[in-house]
Amino acid sequence: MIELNGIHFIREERHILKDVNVTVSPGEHWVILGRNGSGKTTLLELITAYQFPSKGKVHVLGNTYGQVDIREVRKQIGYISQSLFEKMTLRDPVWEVVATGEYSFLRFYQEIPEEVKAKAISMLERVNLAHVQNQTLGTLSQGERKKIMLARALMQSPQILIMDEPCSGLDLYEREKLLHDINELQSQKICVIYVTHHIEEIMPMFTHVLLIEQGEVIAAGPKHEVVTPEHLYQAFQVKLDIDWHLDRPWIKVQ
Ligand SMILES: Nc1ncnc2c1ncn2[C@@H]1O[C@H](COP(=O)(O)OP(=O)(O)OP(=O)(O)O)[C@@H](O)[C@H]1O
Repeated sequence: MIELNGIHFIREERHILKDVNVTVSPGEHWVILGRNGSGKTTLLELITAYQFPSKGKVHVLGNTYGQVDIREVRKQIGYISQSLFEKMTLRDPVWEVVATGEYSFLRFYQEIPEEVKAKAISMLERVNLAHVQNQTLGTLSQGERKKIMLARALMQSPQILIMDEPCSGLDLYEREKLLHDINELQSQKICVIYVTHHIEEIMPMFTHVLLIEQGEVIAAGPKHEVVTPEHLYQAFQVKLDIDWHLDRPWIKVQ
């Protein structure tokens, strides 16, 4: 699905990513975990071709970046991030915000086909938010807004869904509800890449973890092999114990 080979990313004399190698195979769902500024978002931007490596090759869905029309590949990638949300118009009705996902538009300036509206409402039903379809985006809670972005990203039935810290700013209740919805994605044919710095957000659906610190991969592979006190100490410089409960890791700081 995704292959990063010998990736280096250098900007303004800063070596932001150093020799990153990772292969994401079909059926896997990955969490990218690391401290602030470790290079997580940069990795996502390389996968979505919003940035290009200084050295190395990026292959996504059988395409090699630099040799393909990026716009065609991007149609198969859903991307949820705070910066995308900030481009949405708060006074637009919720169903319309979701419907724009069909074409990757930010807003509609023409009539929206009935079937696209119906599809948007069915996406809202999937995240249990059909009842807010006629409210404006600005009237929703933070948790509801994040779910709207999830529904919007699913409009195009992407093969890869990338989420950059989707739970940031949510209270415990809202976070758990959103994580529940994300975990439900495991029943679909979609590869999820999830960026966070919160270890307990590694939900049961996630099979693999990539741990990064200062642009270097500390460990990458099956989650139980990567999420260990030793690796987390290398990444976060905090001594901790890990309890796996219902296939989810919970940390206790020593
Ligand atoms: N174009 C650029 N020019 C210079 N520095 C950059 C550029 N892009 C990213 N950086 C730097 O690279 C580092 C990694 O940034 P990145 O946004 O990937 O980190 P992150 O792990 O996503 O952090 P956070 O968890 O805080 O969002 C940061 O120190 C950032 O300032």
